[in-house]
Amino acid sequence: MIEIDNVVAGYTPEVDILKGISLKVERTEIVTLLGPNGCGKSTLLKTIAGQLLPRSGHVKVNDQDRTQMPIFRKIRQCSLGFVPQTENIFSNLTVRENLQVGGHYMSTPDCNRRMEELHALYPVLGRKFNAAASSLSGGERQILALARALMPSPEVLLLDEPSAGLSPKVLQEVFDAIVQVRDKEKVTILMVEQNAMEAMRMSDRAYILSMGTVALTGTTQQLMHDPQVRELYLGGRKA
Ligand SMILES: Nc1ncnc2c1ncn2[C@@H]1O[C@H](COP(=O)(O)OP(=O)(O)OP(=O)(O)O)[C@@H](O)[C@H]1O
Repeated sequence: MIEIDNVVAGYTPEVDILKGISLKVERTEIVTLLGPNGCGKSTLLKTIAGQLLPRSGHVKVNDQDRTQMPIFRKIRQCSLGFVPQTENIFSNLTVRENLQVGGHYMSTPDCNRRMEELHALYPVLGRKFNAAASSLSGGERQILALARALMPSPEVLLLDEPSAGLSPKVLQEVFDAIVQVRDKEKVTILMVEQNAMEAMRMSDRAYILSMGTVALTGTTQQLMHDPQVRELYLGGRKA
């Protein structure tokens, strides 16, 4: 579970990028953050992950106040996984080595067991276990990035644009992989997406941000059928 209360954050002392954002993601929900370029979606994920510490407000993960906990402690202590938008795999390592990096706090037997579980969840990883990550397709790379974050079995996962640069068919495969991990491993997921309609279809709820604040929120069914949302954020597309 993630709970954000009135969070203000920014990169320089003069400018607030997040201007008092509150949101909640219940256990095992998939919630998507949408909104125009530069409205603060990635900044919000970084603030929850602890890469950027808030100036004020509260960040709770699994009912514990973790507002001032930096990312390296949060990943280890709070059962939280974070897949950033870029540089989310090590291209010069193999698939196996990438997964081992994700499991570097684990004992070798636990790490090996977890890699086998993830092969069962995502067979492509088993098939390409000893291949260089640089040889993977765009969709396979995103699945590897997801699996790397899943190595320590986090309860909460933050995903920044998992479909970036993917074709519609591959995008659907990556979204299916995300739904699968929620269904099979009961992970709570907060995700930033640009492919708004496709992301809404696989999410339970969404928050639409505008200039560092929450402009709209609701179930994806409500939002997809709202004429104003369709016009402003979904390019006029039908649900
Ligand atoms: N490291 C940084 N240092 C300074 N400003 C930054 C930094 N990262 C982002 N910003 C600024 O913060 C604002 C919000 O950026 P952010 O990446 O959170 O937006 P976004 O909604 O995720 O956009 P996009 O959809 O384009 O990825 C932008 O004005 C951006 O220029």
